[in-house]
Amino acid sequence: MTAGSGQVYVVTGGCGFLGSHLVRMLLEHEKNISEIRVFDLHLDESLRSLSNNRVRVRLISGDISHLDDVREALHGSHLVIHTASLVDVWGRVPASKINEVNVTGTENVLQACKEEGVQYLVYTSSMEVVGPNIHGDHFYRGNEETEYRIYHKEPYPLSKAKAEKLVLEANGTKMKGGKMLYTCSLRPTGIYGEGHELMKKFHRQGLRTGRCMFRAIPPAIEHGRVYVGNVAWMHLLAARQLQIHPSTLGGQVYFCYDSSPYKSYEDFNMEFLSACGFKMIGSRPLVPYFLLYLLALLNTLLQWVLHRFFIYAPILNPYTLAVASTTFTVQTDKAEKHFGYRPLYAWEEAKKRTITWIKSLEVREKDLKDVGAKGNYCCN
Ligand SMILES: NC(=O)c1ccc[n+]([C@@H]2O[C@H](COP(=O)([O-])OP(=O)(O)OC[C@H]3O[C@@H](n4cnc5c(N)ncnc54)[C@H](O)[C@@H]3O)[C@@H](O)[C@H]2O)c1
Ligand SMILES: CC(C)[C@@H](O)CC[C@@H](C)[C@H]1CC[C@H]2[C@@H]3[C@H](O)C=C4C[C@@H](O)CC[C@]4(C)[C@H]3CC[C@]12C
Repeated sequence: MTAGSGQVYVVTGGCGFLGSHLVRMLLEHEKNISEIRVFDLHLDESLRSLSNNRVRVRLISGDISHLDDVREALHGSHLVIHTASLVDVWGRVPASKINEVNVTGTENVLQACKEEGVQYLVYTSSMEVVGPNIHGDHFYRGNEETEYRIYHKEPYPLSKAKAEKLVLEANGTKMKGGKMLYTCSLRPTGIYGEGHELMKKFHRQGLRTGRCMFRAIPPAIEHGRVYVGNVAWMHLLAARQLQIHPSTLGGQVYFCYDSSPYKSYEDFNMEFLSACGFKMIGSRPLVPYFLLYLLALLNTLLQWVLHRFFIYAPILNPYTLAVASTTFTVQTDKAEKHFGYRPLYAWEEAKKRTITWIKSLEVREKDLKDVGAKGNYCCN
């Protein structure tokens, strides 16, 4: 296939953790495309060099909350994978901003699809549109049909739930020229893998405490995790099959899953960190839950007191503690049944890739330290 004869895909948020893996996945495994438009507020120029003689990677700087930017990016495209989102459960950005990006941004993508005649939209939703709720109701190896007391108060899960509802309601919308808009929504659980910002934070924290991690959550609390490469693979397959079987996938939601083991959030992270010399202190939480909750409340108070001077957004707050302390795991094969999804990466491969990446962080940290030390020496 010569460049230019294939389809044009748009990946919103394509420079992000998931988005950048998705761009690479499309380049490697999707033969029907000639251009990938990477639409993002913060461009990663390194993606531009991924272009090859078959597929052009075109970086487009824009704000998803500005309809004109989105309309321009979608003009002439065939399909959109919409991953752009403000992922914040730490109070880094105001609720209004989260809503503007995650909900209004999604409205803009839908509006631009209808105006530009883009027929296919795959939305990156989240497990959080379901839960866990802050009442501590466990979701134990549930699936897309499992009944659950959904209760959202926090801006992020609220925004993802609203956006997903808009996407699903838009499925079947008639467009100009008699074309129809087809949409589906993918719900990853906690994504891990190369480039995961939160893992970087845990790693840095652990380095500061002599590679010791201190258990805060009971090991019996399972938290669903899925490898970023498999999430990207599922998006690619959903995009491909939505075009072939729109009546099957249109208007459907799919949890993203693979063979990653069911473990507590902390023990799962230790699958990688222990290979880098880290150890978990405590076979059960080192402090009682009420003390953790008081600490979380203190963090919220400090965030409020300091917000005029700088953004204080520690990992632990009442919401993240509630989420971490509530089992949320999925067990489903809906994506396999509907569009033949099977994980591209087995657990051992996903684990190996993630460990290799974390070890590369250590090399980088050491190099930075060495440069710092030399720098200090030169300045003396
Ligand atoms: N990370 C997870 O564990 C996880 C789990 C479930 C679902 N998700 C979903 O996956 C998607 C990607 O998440 P991620 O972890 O890669 O986050 P990320 O922050 O790494 O990527 C999000 C991207 O969106 C871009 N973006 C933000 N605001 C924008 C705006 N106004 N206009 C254009 N682009 C904008 C960012 O620059 C970034 O590149 C999100 O929709 C998120 O809700 C993530
Ligand atoms: C400090 C300890 C209590 C530590 O164990 C806290 C972990 C906590 C920060 C994470 C536990 C579960 C995570 C969330 C989950 O993986 C799913 C998510 C959905 C996704 O769309 C966005 C990220 C997140 C909300 C994720 C955030 C970190 C946790 C709350």
